Amino acid sequence: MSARSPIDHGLRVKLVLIGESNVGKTSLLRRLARNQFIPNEVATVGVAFQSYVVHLEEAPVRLEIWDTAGQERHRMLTPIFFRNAEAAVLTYDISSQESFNKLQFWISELKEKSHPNVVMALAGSKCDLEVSRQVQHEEGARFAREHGMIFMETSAQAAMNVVELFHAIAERVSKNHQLNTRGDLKKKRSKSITLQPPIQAERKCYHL
Ligand SMILES: Nc1nc2c(ncn2[C@@H]2O[C@H](COP(=O)(O)OP(=O)(O)OP(=O)(O)O)[C@@H](O)[C@H]2O)c(=O)[nH]1
Repeated sequence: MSARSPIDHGLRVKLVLIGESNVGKTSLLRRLARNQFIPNEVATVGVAFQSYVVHLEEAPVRLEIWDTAGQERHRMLTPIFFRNAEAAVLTYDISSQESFNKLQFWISELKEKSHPNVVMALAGSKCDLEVSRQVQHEEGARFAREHGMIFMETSAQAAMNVVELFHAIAERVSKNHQLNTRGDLKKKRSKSITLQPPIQAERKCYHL
């Protein structure tokens, strides 16, 4: 089944978690899926998978979340998992300027391999570490604006903005899906016009 094919009722969406090692990707996912936080989370090797359902008013959205390894020695394979991803959470750590500086690299990798209309969100993680902050909120917000991303500062430790972030992604994907469905319908209708007698087709009366 493709990333955007409907499940029984609702959508099934492939989402990838991306970013440097130690920024807190696994912790975000653990907080989201199990409402837990482990102070010394072990580094991801390869990828881990977890699904999570967001119950929107219109229909449920099942996020199939792939947590990729940030460590350089474990990430040779990770771009393979970007394939056909319909959503992505790029994560940096607000207490690490270096993790923020690497975002451009991760965006390029993602855009090369994911779905063309991938919904991107930017998570400025560990926002409980205000005393060690190196990246200002406005810097994160500006980067997100420039790249059309959803933006939230999050804390897996303090359970801040974690559910909200994934909820916002599900809403945006769902909205895009609705727009595409309407677009497909329009295309279908205009196709039926091309099957009309030639005189109509010659007039190129395709706009409905
Ligand atoms: N203070 C604080 N620490 C956090 C938070 N999220 C994660 N950490 C800690 O940061 C470290 C790295 O977290 P991980 O979730 O393993 O990071 P990761 O991005 O998955 O790392 P890789 O698997 O190597 O890619 C762990 O010690 C976590 O406990 C947070 O919100 N606040």
